[in-house]
Amino acid sequence: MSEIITVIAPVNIAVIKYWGKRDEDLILPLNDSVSATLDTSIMCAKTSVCARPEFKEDGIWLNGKKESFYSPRLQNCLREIKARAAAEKSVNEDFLQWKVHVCSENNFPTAAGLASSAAGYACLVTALAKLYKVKSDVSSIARLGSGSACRSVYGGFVRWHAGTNPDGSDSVATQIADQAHWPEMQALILVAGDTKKKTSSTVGMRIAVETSELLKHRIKHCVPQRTEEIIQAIKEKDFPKFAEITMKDSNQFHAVGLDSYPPCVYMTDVSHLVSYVIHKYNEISGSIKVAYTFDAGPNACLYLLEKDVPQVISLIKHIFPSSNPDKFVTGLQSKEEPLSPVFMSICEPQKQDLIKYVIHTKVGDGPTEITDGSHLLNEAGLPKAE
Ligand SMILES: Nc1ncnc2c1ncn2[C@@H]1O[C@H](COP(=O)(O)OP(=O)(O)OP(=O)(O)O)[C@@H](O)[C@H]1O
Ligand SMILES: C[C@@](O)(CCOP(=O)(O)OP(=O)(O)O)CC(=O)O
Repeated sequence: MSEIITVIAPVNIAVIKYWGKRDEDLILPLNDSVSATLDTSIMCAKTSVCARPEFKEDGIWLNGKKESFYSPRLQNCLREIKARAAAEKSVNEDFLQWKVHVCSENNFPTAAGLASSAAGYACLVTALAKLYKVKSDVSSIARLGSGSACRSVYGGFVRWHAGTNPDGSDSVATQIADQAHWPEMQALILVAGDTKKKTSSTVGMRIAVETSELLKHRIKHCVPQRTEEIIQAIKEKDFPKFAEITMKDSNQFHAVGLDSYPPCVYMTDVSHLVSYVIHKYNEISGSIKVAYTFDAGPNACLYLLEKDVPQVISLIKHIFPSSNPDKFVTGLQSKEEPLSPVFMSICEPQKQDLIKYVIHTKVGDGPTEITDGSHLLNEAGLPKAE
């Protein structure tokens, strides 16, 4: 009988976006990307795994529902972890034959553009690596689940190297700086919609690769320089530079969406209003204090320094009134401060609930094993909730 392993893993939000694959099966990207990993105490995936000789088949329960294990992405992750364990001779042959049970939960909406697949696959692969006692870097295995998941294998600021090898062996994530390097860096996720998106990232990028001229230009002439510059800005803790590159890269990624044929539109009027407000706020402040970035959905992720959070929360609350003001900001304890008239004049208050809620979080660590026994599987290896 094997023990139950439980791991929690973070989401990450890219500041240099991954958009476009050179190999769809191996999930190999056309460009490097850079992200910050966000604190697991606020948003995380939690996954328990175990392997037993009596299990008839591999099984996965996701957010309380049994799902099929026969998705190519899940199969690839499990197969590669086992292959690594066999190569490292970390467990015996019998153990590798046993079937596995996986139970996972996200403490935030799944498939809503909040990077659930990144946290989910990083969590699964880290838990399996611990189960099979794999010691080497598993970012290239998490990548097989969802590209952006490879960056959630590390904390702090992370780079995913596109790599050039056809087998993907050099398409791995590395840490640029750990979570303690820039402790003032925080994030506000403005949730404008948390329902499933119209075009998945996988399909959106396929259309972009097939049709967008701008994507070719971006990959060749923009991303390489931006990647070096933002890494430098992170190392030097140069917030204005970090923020400017972050916003430009998000804008270019969404421009690629529009340049795709048919176009992929992820930002909404609310997203564009957020971007307008942040530019005005920075202009009035006399320096860049906040960066926005948008993934394949309408939600904004604002990166900003801790000292500026109270004013920015007041600004968001002023422009985007909520019908449930007490529960509007979740996550870290946040203060507010009175908003001066000059900031109030940026934009009139909008109709209620255009922003549904805000998640206040910060840069955090990578995946961690949970040792307090709070597994999602019971002694029999079945979901506790069942
Ligand atoms: N905890 C988890 N464990 C395993 N797989 C997960 C987990 N959470 C999400 N997934 C997988 O990821 C899929 C959702 O990925 P999708 O890319 O559609 O959404 P997202 O990650 O929230 O959005 P985005 O990638 O645009 O930020 C789920 O359908 C599921 O297959
Ligand atoms: C816009 C993005 O969030 C795209 C993420 O795409 P996914 O990693 O979800 O795509 P697949 O590899 O097809 O699973 C940008 C980013 O995170 O870099």
